[in-house]
Amino acid sequence: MKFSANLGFLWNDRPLPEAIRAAKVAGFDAVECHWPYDEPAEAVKAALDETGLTMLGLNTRRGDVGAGDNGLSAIPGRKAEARAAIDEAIAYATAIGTPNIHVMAGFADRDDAHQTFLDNVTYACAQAAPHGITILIEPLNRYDAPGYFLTTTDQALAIIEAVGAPNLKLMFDCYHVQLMEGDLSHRIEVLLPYIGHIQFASVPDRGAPDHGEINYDHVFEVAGRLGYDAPLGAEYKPGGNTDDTLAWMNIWARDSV
Ligand SMILES: O=C(O)C(=O)[C@H](O)CO
Ligand SMILES: [Mg+2]
Repeated sequence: MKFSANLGFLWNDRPLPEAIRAAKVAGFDAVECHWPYDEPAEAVKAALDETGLTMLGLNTRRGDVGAGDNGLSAIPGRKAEARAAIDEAIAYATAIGTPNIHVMAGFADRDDAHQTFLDNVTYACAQAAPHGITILIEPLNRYDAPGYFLTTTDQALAIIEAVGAPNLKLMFDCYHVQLMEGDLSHRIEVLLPYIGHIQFASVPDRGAPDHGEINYDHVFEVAGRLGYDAPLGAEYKPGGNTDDTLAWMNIWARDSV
């Protein structure tokens, strides 16, 4: 299996270029991040070029985090901000060669949130397509993000089908899907044509994937058997020194599954 280090959580105690270098030393095949915007794109690009790693994905800015925002694209009345965040993400991704952008929906429960999200995701797909960028949407679980607009893979699938853009895919985060739906093997198989990226962490503590209620031996074997060969995103909270949490990489070392 190939693995991508999510630098939103792994080595997030250091500047992004240093985290990229640490991921390379640890043996990751790729990296991904959450919100890289405080770091000049040139410095990130230089670290990626130096290590030969690709930054597989980044997120749109969340909005006013201090006021509780966790994304903007499903919030009625904030279209201009949402689209500015999408434009910013596309510009940053283009500058560093990132192929995927996760458009964050935000907290919204009004009736018009669905149409707002459809409109903004449609906009994102149209703007991203000329750059060869795929837009990802990700259901988040109700415990960590209560009130988040997008919570299930069925809801995401309906949105993907309604938008109908070839560059719109599902971010399948095993951690969130397990908490909301379970049935991971079946869900991966059924949703495979729609999946743009897979992430993982233990459940329920969102730690390294070597403990908890998900058997990743099995989940990774299912993904591999179905022909999924892109790097799987390690998006877990190390709860200390990241380098001390990487024993799992030896368990599922390259080509061992
Ligand atoms: O929370 C997650 O699982 C994510 O992947 C988002 O990118 C960060 O909120
Ligand atoms: Mg995730």
